[in-house]
Amino acid sequence: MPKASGVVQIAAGVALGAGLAFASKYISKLKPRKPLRVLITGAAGQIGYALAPQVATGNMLGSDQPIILHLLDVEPAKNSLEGLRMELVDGAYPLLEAVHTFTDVAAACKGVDVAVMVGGYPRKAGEERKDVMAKNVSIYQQQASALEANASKNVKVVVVANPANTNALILAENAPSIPRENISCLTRLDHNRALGQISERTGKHVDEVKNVIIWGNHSSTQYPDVNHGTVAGKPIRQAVNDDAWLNGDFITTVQQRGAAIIKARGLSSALSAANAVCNHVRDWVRGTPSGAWTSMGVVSDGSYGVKEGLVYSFPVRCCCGKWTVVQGLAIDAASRERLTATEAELVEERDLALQCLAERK
Ligand SMILES: NC(=O)C1=CN([C@@H]2O[C@H](COP(=O)(O)OP(=O)(O)OC[C@H]3O[C@@H](n4cnc5c(N)ncnc54)[C@H](O)[C@@H]3O)[C@@H](O)[C@H]2O)C=CC1
Ligand SMILES: O=C([O-])CC(=O)C(=O)O
Repeated sequence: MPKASGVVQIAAGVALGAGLAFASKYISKLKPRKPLRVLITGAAGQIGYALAPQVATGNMLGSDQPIILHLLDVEPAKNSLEGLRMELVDGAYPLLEAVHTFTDVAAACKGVDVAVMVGGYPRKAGEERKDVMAKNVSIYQQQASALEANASKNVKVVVVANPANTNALILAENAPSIPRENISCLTRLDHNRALGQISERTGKHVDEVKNVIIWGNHSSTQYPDVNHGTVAGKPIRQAVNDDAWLNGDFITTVQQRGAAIIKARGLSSALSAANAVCNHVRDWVRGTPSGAWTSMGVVSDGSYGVKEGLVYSFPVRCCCGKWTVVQGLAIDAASRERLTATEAELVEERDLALQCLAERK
């Protein structure tokens, strides 16, 4: 090696070393992130058991975000909740600053930044999600006021328990001081199911499937729409090349996947639901990837002609902690019919929920 170039290399090495030392000194002086409080209701249940460790590992809020978990369940589930707490402590998760368990909802909601509302009763084989309506909507009516009174004023809420859209609507109506845009329900599981089906059918990695949409209710009337999606950059319809399947079995498979899992496991989906909750909150808080959208159940502002105030799943983009409905997508006649059918079911559910609540008074 010529002498001059050796000197240059040594000088560059010294400069790099000094730079790294400065950077690491600077980084260590940066203020560590303040922990965020995440509430999981129904935490002693099966989704809770799958979700809590995912939150603790950073799958929901990122690998740089410390977490304090608030786990709520009913009094009879107290021991099971304590077992989960012990396991979380034993997990020695670097991001987990503390785990608190509660059977009192007001205490559980104190200061929470993210509220994942899983508490409720799952349907059994042969039931529709609205069959658990009477039991579950009254929980959401009661828990709304506890959240409103105790959570952080910017709390982001995602309702998972079924009927998820209608529980979220009841929560929104009974917590008027929580901004409407901060209340959502989970349809990301349906969105992910649609991605999975297209990936299996085309043999392309699921990462290459983009921009499917779940419209409407998290129920068997939901509309999984592929008309604006792509696989490895190609329109889904072109990549799949089988409209009969896309307009038929694909849609019913996604609509009925929850029931198929209950039939196969004897229990409803928990692992995939927990993963979808993390995806939903992560995209909401940290933003959807550039060029992509996701599906979220949100309070309708009338976009695409959907009745205002219903909690309806739309294609949304998220940035800086806020979602916006993707506007201007062309809706053909067949899709319009499906958008309207699922909207009609949500109106029917809303009326049934209000009737159940009135009868309980
Ligand atoms: N939106 C979605 O994509 C999905 C929704 N679900 C729904 O999520 C809910 C939970 O499902 P799993 O965890 O499988 O049920 P699970 O029965 O295993 O757990 C539910 C938990 O909620 C608790 N609970 C009941 N009332 C409560 C209350 N007032 N406050 C706090 N906790 C309460 C129960 O004690 C139980 O521990 C069900 O309604 C299910 O249908 C399930 C999968 C996907
Ligand atoms: O189907 C159910 O009852 C559970 C659920 O919501 C799902 O897996 O999508």
